[in-house]
Order: sequence, then structure tokens, then C-alpha cells
Amino acid sequence: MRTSMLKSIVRRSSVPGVSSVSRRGFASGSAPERKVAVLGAAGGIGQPLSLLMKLNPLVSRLALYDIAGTPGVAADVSHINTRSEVAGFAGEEQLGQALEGADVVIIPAGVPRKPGMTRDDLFNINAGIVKSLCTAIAKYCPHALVNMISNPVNSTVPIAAEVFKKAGTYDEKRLFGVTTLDVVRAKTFYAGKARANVADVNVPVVGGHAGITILPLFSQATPTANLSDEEIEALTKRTQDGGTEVVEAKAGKGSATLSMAYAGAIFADACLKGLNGVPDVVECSFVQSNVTELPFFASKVRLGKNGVEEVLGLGQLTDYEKKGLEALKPELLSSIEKGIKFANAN
Ligand SMILES: NC(=O)c1ccc[n+]([C@@H]2O[C@H](COP(=O)([O-])OP(=O)(O)OC[C@H]3O[C@@H](n4cnc5c(N)ncnc54)[C@H](O)[C@@H]3O)[C@@H](O)[C@H]2O)c1
Ligand SMILES: O=C(O)C[C@H](O)C(=O)O
Repeated sequence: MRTSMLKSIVRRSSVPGVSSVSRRGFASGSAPERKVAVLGAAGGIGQPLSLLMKLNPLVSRLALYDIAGTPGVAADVSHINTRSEVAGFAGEEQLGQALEGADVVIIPAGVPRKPGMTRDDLFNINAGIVKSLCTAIAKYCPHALVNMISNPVNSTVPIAAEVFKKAGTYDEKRLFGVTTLDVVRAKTFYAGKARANVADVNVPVVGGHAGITILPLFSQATPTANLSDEEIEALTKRTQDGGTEVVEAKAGKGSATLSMAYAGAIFADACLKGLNGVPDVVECSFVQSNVTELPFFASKVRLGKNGVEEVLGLGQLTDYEKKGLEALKPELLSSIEKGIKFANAN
């Protein structure tokens, strides 16, 4: 969901009911029915993300699940006069109902960082949460596209893959680690330095989603700009530390929620467009990959009717980016292996 889409949704939502033509050209009556479930919907990310998904005209049913607090969030969001019907589900006994029939499941459930913590410090709590939610996904909506937001993404995606493999439902085309916030940040920071219109900026971000595993490819940024090596290094570091910048600014009150909700809504929208057959939908995501020797890797991904249609390669890298790529591999591999080991030991 780009800025223009948000504007068009807001404009459309001032008219009761559904507008006659959506941005992608479907007449409202012919837009496919799509159910989206948000797991962790009462949280810092979950609430604004639920709002943004309610504004998305591609969604016909919105299921908001959390361990508590979702009846209130659902009642609130449900009054917005847009297409989707909203239902809230609270507590494990309602998880199955929340998931049944879902086309896309977005998972922002779990604890966020406090200052001084790494994303890996969240592993002990979030790994178990993700494992139990994925066990339910395998049972109730095994064909859904899963958008994993819960950290550490570098480990929670491999955990999900192992849970699905054990359940016999794994389809590598349907599992995504959401790294869109890294792209959102890279675009914002690059536009500032390059004095470019941020709405025109594109920057691929590859690797993973933690510290040095986040590798923005500013050499491929568009529109091009003549930035010095020092400027590129500073932009790279700022993108890698973007999450920590927010964690420190929030001073113990959590991590990025609003920008993450925006990023999560963009990625879910891309998944829905792909499912609906819209051509050339490309976003970066952490997926099962052959792009490097690592089993999971974030790179540009073409989305289609079955989820991942094509994992795109890295393109031409500068020496600085090649060095960054080699440097990130050991940490990323160890996070992936940690997730796999956890899923198989517990
Ligand atoms: N991928 C990214 O780029 C990115 C960006 C920001 C945050 N995150 C991660 O997203 C997660 C959520 O962050 P937040 O700020 O929304 O945290 P939060 O604490 O505000 O909200 C988390 C929500 O998850 C719920 N929850 C806990 N266990 C659950 C379970 N078993 N089932 C369903 N819901 C459950 C909680 O009740 C809470 O409402 C964190 O792990 C954070 O690190 C990822
Ligand atoms: O930094 C965090 O802990 C949250 C998230 O991964 C982010 O990048 O903002």
C-alpha cells in the first residue's frame, strides 16, 4: 500500500459502502473475497495494522486475534465504513475460528525489545509463541500466506517452516519474513540524503532482519544520486540500526509499531494483489532461497497467485556490498539454525 493508495482508500472510505472501482481495476462486486487474520491484533503493531487492513479494499473479512483485548479493538475498527467485515477473537479456544478460511495470516504476536536488547534476546519468549501459532495455522488454514513480523525474524521464519514441515503442510512459496520496514527506512533515509522525492525512491534491502544482516543495496537505489562512500556507509549503518534508533527513543516503551504497521500493511497488500493475479508485484522478503548458500535469505520476490512466484537475484553488487554480504552470512546462518533446532527439539 503506497502513499497514493492510502490516500485513495481514505478518500473512498468517506463514502458509505464500497466504492465502484478499486485502484487495481476490479469493480467492487468482482474483487475476490479475501480473509486476512492478524495474530497479536491488540498489540502496539497489531492495532494500527488492523486499522490499515480495514482500510484495504482487497480485504473482505478481517479476523483480529490476540490472547486478550481483541473484542474492543474489533468493535472499534468494525465501525469504519469500508468493505471488510471485522470479527475479534480472544484466547486460544477462539484461534481456530480466527484462522479458518484465511488467505493471509499476519503475525505481530510476541514481546518487543527494550533498550540494550538485541532481537535475538526475544527468542526465548517469541519462539514458543510463533511455534504454537504456526501449529494452529497448519491445522486451520494450511494454504494461507503467512507474513511473519515477530522477532527475531531470522529465527521465527525457520521455526515456522519446521512446524509446517512436521505437520506436512509446508509450502515454501507461502512463508514470508516481513522485512518491509527495512525497505521503508532505506527509502526514507536515502531520499533525505539524495534530495529525491521519497515517493519516487526504490531501494532493495537483502539478507535478514537484524543488525548487520540487514543489507541495503544503495548502489541499486533509484533515482540514482552521486553519494560519497562515506554517505553510503552512514546510510547503511542508519538502516541497520533503524530499529534500535526507535527502541532507544521509546526508552523502554517498546519498538517500532506505527512504521511497522505501515510496512506490514504494504507487504500484506502486495500478497493480496499477487493472490488476485495482479502482475509484477515485487517486494523484498525473507524467504526460502537459493540466492546464496543460506537456506533463507531476504531479496526481491515476485508475488503471484500461489505466493512466491520468483525469488529474484541480488544483481550487481559494489565491493562494499559484497563485503557486507560475506560479513552477514555467519550471523544469519546461526540465527536460522537456532530456529530450526528449537522447532525440532520442542
Ligand atoms: N519484522 C519487523 O520489522 C518488526 C518491526 C517491529 C516489531 N517487530 C516485532 O513484532 C513483535 C510485536 O511487537 P509489538 O510492538 O506489537 O509488541 P506488543 O507487546 O505491543 O504486542 C504484542 C501482542 O502480541 C500478543 N501476544 C502475545 N502472545 C500471543 C499469542 N500466543 N497469541 C496471540 N497474541 C499474542 C500480546 O498480547 C500483544 O497484544 C515483537 O516481536 C517485535 O520485535 C518486528
Ligand atoms: O528493532 C526492533 O526490535 C523491532 C523491529 O525489528 C524494527 O526493525 O524496528
